[in-house]
Amino acid sequence: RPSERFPPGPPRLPLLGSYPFLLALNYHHLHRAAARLSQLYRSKLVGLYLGPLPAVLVNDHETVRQVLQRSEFDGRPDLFLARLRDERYARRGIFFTDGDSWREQRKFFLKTLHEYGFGRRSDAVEQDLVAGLAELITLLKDGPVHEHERAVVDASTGSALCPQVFFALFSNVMLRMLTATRLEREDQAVLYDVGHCSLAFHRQGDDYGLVLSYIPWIRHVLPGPSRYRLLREVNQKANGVIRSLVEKCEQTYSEDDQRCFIDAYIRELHRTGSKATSGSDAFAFEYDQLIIGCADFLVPAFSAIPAKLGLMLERLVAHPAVAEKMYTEIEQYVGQARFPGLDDRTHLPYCEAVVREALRIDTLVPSGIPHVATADTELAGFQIPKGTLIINGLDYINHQEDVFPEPHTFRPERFLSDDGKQRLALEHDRSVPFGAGKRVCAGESFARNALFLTLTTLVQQFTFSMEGRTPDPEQHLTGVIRTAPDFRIKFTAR
Ligand code: HEM
Repeated sequence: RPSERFPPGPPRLPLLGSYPFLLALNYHHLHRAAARLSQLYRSKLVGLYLGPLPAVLVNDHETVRQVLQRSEFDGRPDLFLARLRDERYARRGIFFTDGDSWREQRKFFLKTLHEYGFGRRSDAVEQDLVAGLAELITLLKDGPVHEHERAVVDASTGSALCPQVFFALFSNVMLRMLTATRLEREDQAVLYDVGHCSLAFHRQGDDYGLVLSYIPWIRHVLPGPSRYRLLREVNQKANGVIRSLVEKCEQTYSEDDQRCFIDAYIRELHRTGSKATSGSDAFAFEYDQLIIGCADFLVPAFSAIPAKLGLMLERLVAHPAVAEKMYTEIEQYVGQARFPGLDDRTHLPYCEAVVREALRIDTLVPSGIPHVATADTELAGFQIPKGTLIINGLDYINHQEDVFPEPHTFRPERFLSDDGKQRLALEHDRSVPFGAGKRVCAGESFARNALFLTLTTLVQQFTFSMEGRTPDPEQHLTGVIRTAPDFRIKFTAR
């Protein structure tokens, strides 16, 4: 044990630590293996080793909330899965870095993106989303026109491949903020290409960073089975596209006309003495950081929101009465003459409750993104040495029975007031789909707004049925995020 009062857990084997026990308990879903270990050791906290690193799995609502709020748990482990995203295998970006570099870069990214509408109520961003939705509806109603559209929408049946059909919708909005450019339908092939890469990264990684993160040299021996080859390839492809976007901005850059986020970062590069990379883990403003930082915001827009939307549609197919109740509410307040907008949100409490319940029940990031203790400390009566990985069981706590009665039942009403007035009762929503505290998801508001607008607009316009299989949460895939296996959904115009 790394300390005297370390949480109980399975033994440690050479090289892989306790990883084989997790894989043996549930090879495909490590968060479920973690839940099983909590049961076996009768402890909310389980202590083990991932490769050479001590780790604690936290399966308790109250304790996870503490972890997320306490600054000594704000660190991130140094995972090879994160390093392989960078050309030179450096730790870059926001997701997987920590310390002063992470603080400085997260602040700059969020503050500057905010100016272009990210993370707040912004008419420009809402208009972009609505424009994308109008395109999507035309594509679904009138059929595909371009080759990349034909790959996701079947012209004869009108059914669409999910989540791929949403690859262009949110990424295009992010693209406008990052580069001041929005791509028209005929030019969107590149968005579908990068979408496939992002989804592959999210599906092929695993909750804890893969064995590859703990014994990185395995890539030299088993580049295929360790998933190194594929993950490296998809990241290089996505980074190549981001690099070309940055180059385009550089070619037309003017100090006096800051059109977008990348312009603002280029100005900062000039101000601080423009480096390609410092080659060190304590970095500041540099070109390579711009690339991976942009990837941190584009990749979730490409695949996390589409994946979540796929899971939501799957739930609505399984619960047609919920979709009909949403439709009635939309019909009463918005009608058919216009799309729902963000101003309607307070008047559509049932729709908002559906979004919240869907975020809870199919927790998108089942084990969160690992944190690390940056000092020796205590948690729930256990000793946690500096450097210990902390894995927050977000899926576990979003199904904790004493917090969410009948946790596996899809029941949006749990987030409405008990007085029968159909009022949203935010105090009932104790779910944690986006994390919390200083490490809270940087895209939470953007994702919540985008999901609300998309889901309500789709319900207003279509009814849904699934082709070829029935919705089954048991078949979900767990990678870095949860996804439903690809499925075809038929959108029938109302
Ligand atoms: C439904 C969609 C999404 C869900 C459920 C989600 C959830 C999460 C979670 C659980 C974390 C880890 C929090 C932690 O470390 O404790 C995270 C981190 C993050 N998310 Fe999201 N996310 C979503 C969409 C997005 C989008 C659209 C963006 C950007 C456009 C984004 C950007 C980020 C970033 C940059 C971080 C790292 C924050 C940091 O480490 O400082 N996410 N997200």
